[in-house]
Amino acid sequence: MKFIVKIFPEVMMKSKSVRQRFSKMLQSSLRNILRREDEHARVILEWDKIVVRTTDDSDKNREFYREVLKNTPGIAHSLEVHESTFTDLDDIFQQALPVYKDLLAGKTFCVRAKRNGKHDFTSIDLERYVGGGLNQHTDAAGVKLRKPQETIKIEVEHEKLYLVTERHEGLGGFPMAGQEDVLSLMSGGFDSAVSSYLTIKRGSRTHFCFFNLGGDAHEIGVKQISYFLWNKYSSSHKVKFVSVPFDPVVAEILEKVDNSQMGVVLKRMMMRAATKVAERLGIEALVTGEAVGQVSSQTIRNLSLIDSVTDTLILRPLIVADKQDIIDTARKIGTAEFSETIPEYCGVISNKPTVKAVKEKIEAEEAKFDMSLIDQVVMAANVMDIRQIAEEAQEQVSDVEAVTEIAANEVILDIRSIDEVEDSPLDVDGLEVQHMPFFKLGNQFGELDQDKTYLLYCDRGVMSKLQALYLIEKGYGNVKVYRP
Ligand SMILES: Nc1ncnc2c1ncn2[C@@H]1O[C@H](COP(=O)(O)OP(=O)(O)OP(=O)(O)O)[C@@H](O)[C@H]1O
Repeated sequence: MKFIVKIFPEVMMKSKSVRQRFSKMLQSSLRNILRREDEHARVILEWDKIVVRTTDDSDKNREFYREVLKNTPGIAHSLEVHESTFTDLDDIFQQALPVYKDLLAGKTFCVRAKRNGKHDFTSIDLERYVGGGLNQHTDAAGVKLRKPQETIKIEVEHEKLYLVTERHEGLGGFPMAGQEDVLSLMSGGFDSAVSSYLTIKRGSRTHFCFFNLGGDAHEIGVKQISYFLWNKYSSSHKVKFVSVPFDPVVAEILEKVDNSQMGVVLKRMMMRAATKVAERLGIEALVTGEAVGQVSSQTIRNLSLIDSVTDTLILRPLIVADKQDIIDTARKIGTAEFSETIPEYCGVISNKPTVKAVKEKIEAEEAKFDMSLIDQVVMAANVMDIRQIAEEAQEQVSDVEAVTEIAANEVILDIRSIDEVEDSPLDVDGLEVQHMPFFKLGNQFGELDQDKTYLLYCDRGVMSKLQALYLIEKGYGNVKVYRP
């Protein structure tokens, strides 16, 4: 199995040394991720592309490679190729026919060939011969050189023949660690998840900082979404997840600060604490999901007052984005379902929040605030390697590993999304498997028969553990995890 990975054009436009450095970063990111699952993965850097190969041709492995190549930053697109040897032009046509027959039915097409090495035909001969043959022997609607519906790509390299079978669009952006590290402030909402995705895509190793306002259930929710983002888009590099116990700060604000000023003051306190966390980790920029005008604390005046408490750069990737566009992106990248399950945990929602905070007034309110609390909560912060999220969940939830261990009153509950279930249904030796996608558990788990114990199932066992923790936290004792 072979994939040709085209590096994002913005990387290719850089000077030779930067281009080489970024290309090597992409090569090593891909190697890191692919080798974790497939020891046969080979990732070879050529000047304008990366060639990825493996000897494990199973469907499962092919799907894994496709997912990695679609979700790793720095890739423009990747081509999946069918690799073989050939004897002459007719042999190439005979091999191409079964590969493209179904694809061409009813469509206009053209053949584009690239050739390298000594052959007794040119690439134009190849295009004509194979194009003519496919036109005659398939149900194609004809050859069309300009704007055809399908372009068949064939490469001949010495004695090797490569038939491109599929093209997968990549994320674009820069390879991971191509830019400096950032600390993303994660509330679990739509905005902070999308802004974190954008900094990941741009090549910044994105660490997560969470201010806990809503107890353990809030923390589990934010851990799930952070872990999901890291695992899907940046798992080539280790990052930190920092959880700061922010309830003492909220309590102090509620007690000392005028109601209308609380929103802006809370955000200023978050920026002060985040600055200290970033300093501790040697990170030079913060990231938030703020967008002009979205809520009262996000007017230009208020954002500017929030900015002024720190010298650390605050990146706001969504600053002029519309809410609907943000939600659409969240859906596309897979974070929307998580964000929907996380309630707004804000302990300081004002009745009449100010949209035009006045510096002097804010400072007068903050003068009543015990600033040593910021140092205290930062000191008390829990800084963990994001991979520990999976390990920690493992320790707190009991596993059921084999069908033989399943008791009579236990039911397997498949919590994968509908698409995943349709692609690979879970079939367990005659046992009943119920399905409830993870994003419905929060609201609908209580509607299930509570005399039964539910064994949550997902592909890798991480989400099922975190969801089990979440349900246990909500007071359900009848939850375990099924890991066949
Ligand atoms: N509890 C929190 N922990 C960490 N960061 C937070 C927290 N609450 C808010 N933030 C940061 O502040 C930004 C603005 O939050 P706010 O709640 O005002 O707006 P929002 O539009 O609801 O954002 P989001 O959709 O990300 O929750 C968030 O995008 C996030 O970066």
